[in-house]
Amino acid sequence: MAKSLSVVAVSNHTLGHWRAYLEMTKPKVVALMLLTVLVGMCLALPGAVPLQPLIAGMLGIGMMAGAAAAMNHLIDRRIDALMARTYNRPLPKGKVPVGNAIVFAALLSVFGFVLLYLAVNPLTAWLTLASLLGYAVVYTAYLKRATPQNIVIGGLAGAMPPLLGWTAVTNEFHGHGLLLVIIIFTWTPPHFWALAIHRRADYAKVNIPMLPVTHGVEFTKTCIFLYTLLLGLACLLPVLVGMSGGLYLIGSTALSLMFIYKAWRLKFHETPGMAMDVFKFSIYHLMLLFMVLLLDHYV
Ligand code: HEM
Ligand SMILES: CC(C)=CCC/C(C)=C/CC/C(C)=C/COP(=O)(O)OP(=O)(O)O
Repeated sequence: MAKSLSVVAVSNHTLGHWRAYLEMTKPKVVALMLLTVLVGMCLALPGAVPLQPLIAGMLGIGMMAGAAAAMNHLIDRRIDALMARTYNRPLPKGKVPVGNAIVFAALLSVFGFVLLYLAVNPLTAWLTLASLLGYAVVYTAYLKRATPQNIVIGGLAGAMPPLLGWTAVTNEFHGHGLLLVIIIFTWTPPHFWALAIHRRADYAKVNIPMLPVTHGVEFTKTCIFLYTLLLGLACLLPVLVGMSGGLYLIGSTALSLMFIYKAWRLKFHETPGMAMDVFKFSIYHLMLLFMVLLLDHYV
């Protein structure tokens, strides 16, 4: 009896560790990124996506994005320990030793890179490495602490996945792949600043110059609203260049109008909890937008 109880305790312990490592890879963020990778792959070709770049590409890009997220946890562990939203993360809580986290992030990035280089193509491997460095080094280690435009510039790294999917199956750049990057790039500021309004006290406490801290909540709400307008225009680009059709036009216009409406309400008729409502909606917006792109491509 005592032996079986200790086996249960050991397996719970191991499971807990697995969960902590998984948490460092920001699995939900990476999952949405992988959806955009898949859409990039599907839209790049008229027919079916070949299996090898599909599987190796998703795995390799997923591993490198997860590694970038783990590096973000490592670099930010001291400020994360002080913020209400993040104090419970594996590193500040001591669930994962710093040395293990370094090895974990290094292994994930090396395996991901080698997989992409050998089983997909060098172009995708190098572009994914540039995105990893853009997020982990340029954004996290520098921009985040340097300027309120941190997430606008740093957002480019997070916006890259559809282009990575595109190059994984074609081995070349294409303007249409870039349009998908532009969409995520203009989506990022309303996505993040809505959360930053809600969590501004956290950022002020650790001296991170997020827009609501440096320029105030009203200015941030105006920027969110303007970016939703810009995003609405960006979402029309696939139709204007003939990449997507009527189904996409209807779906994306409905999503854009809802986002603009919510940002308008946040600016001019705010009720309690509305900033978080805009943040949560942004995630559904991007997910549905990319699903509609896919549906439109095949229908
Ligand atoms: C520089 C760009 C970005 C910044 C600064 C940013 C920031 C954030 C933050 C602070 C959170 C809250 C996480 C939490 O609750 O602990 C979050 C959540 C999320 N973000 Fe972003 N984000 C960015 C780009 C992206 C991109 C490109 C995607 C997907 C394509 C994405 C997808 C998500 C998802 C799915 C969540 C919810 C995660 C969860 O519930 O665990 N984000 N983001
Ligand atoms: C290879 C590749 C595609 C790389 C992209 C990597 C990646 C996971 C980007 C996610 C963007 C993101 C969640 C930023 C939040 O960081 P934050 O530090 O502002 O937020 P936090 O306080 O929640 O950590």
